[in-house]
Amino acid sequence: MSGKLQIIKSLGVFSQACAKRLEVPYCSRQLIASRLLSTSHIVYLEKERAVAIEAVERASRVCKAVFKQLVNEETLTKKDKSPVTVADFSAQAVVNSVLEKHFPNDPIVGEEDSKDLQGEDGRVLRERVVELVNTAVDKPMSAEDVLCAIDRGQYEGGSSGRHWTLDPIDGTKGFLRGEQFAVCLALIVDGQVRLGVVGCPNLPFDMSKPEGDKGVLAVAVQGQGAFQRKLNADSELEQRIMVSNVEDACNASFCESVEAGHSNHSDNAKIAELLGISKQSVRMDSQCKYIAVARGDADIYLRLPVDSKYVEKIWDHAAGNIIIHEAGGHVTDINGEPLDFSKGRTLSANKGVIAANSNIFETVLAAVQTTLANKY
Ligand SMILES: Nc1ncnc2c1ncn2[C@@H]1O[C@H](COP(=O)(O)OS(=O)(=O)O)[C@@H](OP(=O)(O)O)[C@H]1O
Ligand SMILES: [Mg+2]
Repeated sequence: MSGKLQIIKSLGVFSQACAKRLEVPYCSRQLIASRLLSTSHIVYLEKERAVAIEAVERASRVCKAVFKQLVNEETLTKKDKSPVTVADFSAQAVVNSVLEKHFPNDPIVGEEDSKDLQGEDGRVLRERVVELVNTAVDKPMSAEDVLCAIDRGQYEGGSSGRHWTLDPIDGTKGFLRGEQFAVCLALIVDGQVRLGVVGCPNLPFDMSKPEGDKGVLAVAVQGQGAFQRKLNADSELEQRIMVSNVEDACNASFCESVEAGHSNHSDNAKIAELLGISKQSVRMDSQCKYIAVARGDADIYLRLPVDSKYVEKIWDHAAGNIIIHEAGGHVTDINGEPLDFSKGRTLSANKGVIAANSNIFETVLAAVQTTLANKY
């Protein structure tokens, strides 16, 4: 089949799939199709999108089950790190085994490895993880299968070929507090993020109704826009999400990490002052911050370095990064450079993260640079 014919066939399938899923008018689908045709890099990824959603939904269910059980047992305390460990390992095993089933040749850069589950020392934790994983997969998995699945996440990443990156529980502190956390999965091809899925089990679906339904799944494929749907719901209906259209930075709201050890709160406050922002910052754990900006709940995300040594991990940013871009926003580091996902497991070419809608991005970047002036 010629390249052109292949593209046209793909777009036909794309339109049908989109029509069912997105409920967008035909003219909008034509617009999306013409946008794809006009780019030299055709990105389709329909199967990858569906598989990534399935994997994130299964892992999110596991995390919620762990949290519920521990709250019921009243064993969850702030100092007790074990629940998050069990959920972390189990979620990574579940996502990696779903990916292996559909894309056996794709390597994975995952946050966890199976070291702590090995041998007699790891027996109790291992048994708990194996039991949990088997509640979420179709085919029974032995302890060995589970450890193997977790260790599929040891890939070193890089600039060529395709690989996935997974944070099985991003915002572990938020998870422990019963607040925001996220299961984050992205596909990177030749160093570029092409697909991102973020499951946010505790995020209100509609921020104007904070007590309403909770559980959001945000998804974006390069060139196809960003969408949200209800996490683990019967309906697969998706809504397009867009960043806010705030034009004056002084009217913006910004979000930042809850943990001052992950993002410099005092520098953030100075930048807010410089921009004339009077709204209180929204503190939120995990890549839910990217989703908040992508759907216009907040206008700016600042993650300023706390020290010169910390290097950000790709799994903490890949999925959120593409979702913001596809929602019409911008993401760079504090030097205005795009996040570079081609360097391996870390963002070694970058320092810090800034995300905002396109109207105010340059103003925010200038304020960041004035405030940090050669600090990093
Ligand atoms: N020093 C430092 N600087 C920047 N980032 C760091 C630092 N230390 C850790 N981490 C990473 O922060 C991830 C969680 O980020 P959050 O923005 O969600 O922070 S928080 O949940 O509010 O604490 C967290 O991800 P998880 O471990 O998956 O929770 C870490 O990878
Ligand atoms: Mg993380």
